[in-house]
Parts: sequence; C-alpha cells; structure tokens
Amino acid sequence: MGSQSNNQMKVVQGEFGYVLEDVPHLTDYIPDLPTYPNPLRSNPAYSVVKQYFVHVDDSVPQKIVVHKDTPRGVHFRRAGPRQKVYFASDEVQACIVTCGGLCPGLNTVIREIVHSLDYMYGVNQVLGIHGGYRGFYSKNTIPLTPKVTNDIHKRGGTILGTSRGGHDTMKIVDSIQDRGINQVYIIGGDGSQKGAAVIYEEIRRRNLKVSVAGIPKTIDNDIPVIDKSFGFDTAVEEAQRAINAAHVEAESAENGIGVVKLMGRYSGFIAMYATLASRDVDCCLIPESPFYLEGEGGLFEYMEKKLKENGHMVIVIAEGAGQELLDAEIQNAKNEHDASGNKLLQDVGLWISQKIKDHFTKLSKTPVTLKYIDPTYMIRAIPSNASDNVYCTLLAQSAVHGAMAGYTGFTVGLVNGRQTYIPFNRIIEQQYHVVITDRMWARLLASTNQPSFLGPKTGQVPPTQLLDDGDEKTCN
Ligand SMILES: Nc1ncnc2c1ncn2[C@@H]1O[C@H](COP(=O)(O)OP(=O)(O)OP(=O)(O)O)[C@@H](O)[C@H]1O
Ligand SMILES: O=P(O)(O)OC[C@H]1O[C@](O)(CO)[C@@H](O)[C@@H]1O
Ligand SMILES: [Mg+2]
Repeated sequence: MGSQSNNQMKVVQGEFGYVLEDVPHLTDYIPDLPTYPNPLRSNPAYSVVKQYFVHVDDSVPQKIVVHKDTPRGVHFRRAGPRQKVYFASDEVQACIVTCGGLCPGLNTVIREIVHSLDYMYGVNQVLGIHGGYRGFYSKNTIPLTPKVTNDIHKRGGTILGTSRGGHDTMKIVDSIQDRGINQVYIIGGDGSQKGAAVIYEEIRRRNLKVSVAGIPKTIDNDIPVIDKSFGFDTAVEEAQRAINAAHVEAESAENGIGVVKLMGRYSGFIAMYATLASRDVDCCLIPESPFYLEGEGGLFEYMEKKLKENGHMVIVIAEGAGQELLDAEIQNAKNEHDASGNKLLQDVGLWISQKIKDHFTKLSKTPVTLKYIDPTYMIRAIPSNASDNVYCTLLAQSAVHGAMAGYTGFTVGLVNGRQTYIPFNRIIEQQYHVVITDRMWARLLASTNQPSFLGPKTGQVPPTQLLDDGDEKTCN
C-alpha cells in the first residue's frame, strides 16, 4: 500500500493489487483553497435523489474480465458531482474550445457544458474560443449562453470552428490568464489532449487556479482506455448508407464490385464496426492488418472465388490500410503532413480500385464493373444520433462536475460503461488500435469469411491461441 505522484497523475495503491490512477486536483499545488457546498443540494431536480453525490472513494476498474486470483488492478476515479465544490458560481469564467477534425456530437457537447454550468451550478460566464487552439490568441471570443446554444445539437460541425496546428502554449496560457478564465474545456482528439496536457502543465507552473478538462473526440475511436469516443456510433451508422449503395450497385451488375473507403488513419475501428453492422461486406481492410494482392491467400484470389460464388462483392477499406503497399509502389511520393504534424496519406481507395480493375482486365474472361464510393467527410459532418447525443450529454455533465470539484488535468471518459476521470498521460501515451489477435477481429473474419492475410507475405505470425480480450474497446 502507498502512493506516488507527479504533476500528471497520482498513483494510489491499496490491498489485493488495487491501483488508483488518480487525476490531479487544484489543491495539489494551491493548498487551503476555500470550498463551497455543492449548489446541486438545493436544486429541485437533485435534492431528492438519494446518494446523488459520488462517494469520495468510488473508482472504476479498467479491466472487468478477471479470474479468481487476479489482482484488483488499475482503477480510475468515478466521475460525478461532489459534496463540496472549489468554485463559487459567480467566480467561474469558463471557456470551451474545439480542436482537430470534425466529429458528430461536437455541438451537443458544447451545448451541454453551457447548460450544465448554468442549470446545475449557476455559472453564466462561458466563452467560446473561435477556431481551435490558435483562437485563444488570434480571435475574439464568443459569449455562450443556454439561449445561444439551445438548438445547436441539431447541426453537424462545431459552432466554434476548429483547426489543426497553431498550438502555442505560452500564448494560450497568457490568454487564459489575461481573460481571467478559470475553467478550460477542451474538446478534441489525441493531438488536442496532448495540447491540453501541456496547457495544464504551464498553468500549474504558474500556480493558477484554473481547471483543465478534456472531452475526448475522434471518430477514429483511437483514444486508449475509454470504451469508445462520441460520434463513433453516428459515423458507423452513416457509413451503412455508403455500404448499402455499394452493395446495390454491385448486386445489379455482372461481376459487380463495390469499394467503399472509410476514415481511419491508423485505426480501423470505423471500417471494422461498419462491416460487422452491415453484413453486405465481403472483405474489410484496415491499417492494423497488412494484406497482399497477388498469389495464394491474397485479395485477388479471394475476390475471384467470391465473384464466382455470388456474382458480386463489396470491399470496405480504411484510409490508412495498405499504405506500405502504396509507398513501395509510388516512387517519389510526397511526404506531406498537415498543420498538426499528422502524415497526409495517399488515396488507397483510388489505388486499390485501379489495381482490381487492372487485375480483372488481365483475366480477360472475367470483366468486372467496379463502383468506388468515398463518403469520407459525409460520415463525420452530420449531427450526432440519439445514443451519441445521450453520451455527449453525460460526458459534458461529468466534465463540469469534475472542474467544479477542483479536479484538473483530466479527460472524462466512459470506462466499462461508467463515467470516469482519467489522467491526461494515460490518454496520450499511445494511440489505440484494432488488435488483430483479439477476439473482435476474429469475429469479423468469421463474419466475412475473408482471408486473414496472416503469414510470411505480411510478416504477421498466426497466433496459436486467441488472447484474453480484457483490453478491447466497446461492448463485447
Ligand atoms: N504534441 C502536441 N502538443 C501540443 N499540441 C498538440 C500536440 N499535438 C497536436 N496538438 C494540437 O492539437 C490540436 C489538434 O490536433 P490534431 O490536428 O492532431 O487533431 P486531434 O485532436 O488529434 O483530432 P483528430 O485527429 O481526431 O481530428 C492542434 O491544434 C495541434 O496543434
Ligand atoms: O481532412 P482533415 O480535416 O484533416 O481530417 C481527416 C482526418 O481526420 C480524421 O477523421 C481523424 O483524425 C482521420 O480519420 C482523417 O484522416
Ligand atoms: Mg488525432
């Protein structure tokens, strides 16, 4: 038993291997802060709710698949309202910023932060930062009220605008300090959460009473620890429309082939879930599972078999899949990056469509009709669906409860179905990927019956045994 801490995380150890990876609190570096009773006590909606306040010792296990002698393992602090808050309502000057690519649900999260601050905590000074991180120091702010944000959840995109690049930590924290902001809500993906972590560090270095809360956003679902990111379900649902169109086109032609490219730079979650949801997909190609085209066990062999059996087929390919094949083939390919430093990928959808056409043209007895559908931005530029709207609401409320309770340097997230506060460094230390030796990918292979492409050609060794799926994301 014992505890260790650094600026980013406090690790508390308990009995039977219990570990709490706790988030920082303002009192870690500003002792003797005054506290106030939580205004929710006298809120008619909550005052009657028994045990509404979260117990100070409540925590949520990261791993729920256990054996009888498994140590209790890593836990995260349970999110929710606390008895005491560290901000008086009229003291709070909050701000909200959205960064990185778009994602369904951004406006819902903005709306719910504004509404939660006002309706639950009586806070009515909330500023919107325009155009991502650089907006802190280069743009005017937008006052956000429940009235201004009332209908925004019905729209795609973000009313605040977003951007990549432009993270100048010193200028951002200067702006926070100059404007008297003391709660910062940052909605963004892995890059944005890295940005949030360095903002928190600088705020702490300056000894400022400012809570920094992250709300994880990315339709790629590549953020570790959390069950899934908001907007992911909406994106998967929208992808069905493209897959359906590809299937209708393919089915209506002789040797029809539908190819659908979906987002997923390094993680193939959208492609995997869209495939599992659809049942019309015969082959799903993702960045985590290298594949090859020619020869035994390759894609073309499988396609020939499928066309012979069914007369048509549908392929879903994630944008980051097969990039190594393109790199090997396209000499002098430009090594370009976006403003945030993310590598700009080559268009694998166009490339594979051409490869397929060339292959079947060579096999002159099998002329094919190929339709390529690229719904890339259509799956993310839409409003969130009902379940994502609920999810966004809970995330926003959890973030507000956490900041009001004086926690800082945390990201809110669903862990095994429970709202939690997760230290930034657990969120940013790695990107989450589909693990092709886990159960979920095996389920997909079983559902499509496609080749696994495991073997000497891809350098992937077939697993002898499926590993425990304790670390997998989402309900399985
Ligand atoms: N290591 C880092 N340190 C500080 N800021 C960063 C870092 N990485 C990214 N950022 C900033 O975070 C913002 C968003 O980053 P990025 O464009 O990579 O999107 P993201 O948040 O990862 O979202 P997504 O990839 O889902 O679209 C940008 O303004 C970028 O400058
Ligand atoms: O064109 P943009 O806006 O840079 O966004 C594209 C990228 O954003 C993501 O949706 C999330 O990182 C990727 O899948 C995709 O490559
Ligand atoms: Mg990212």
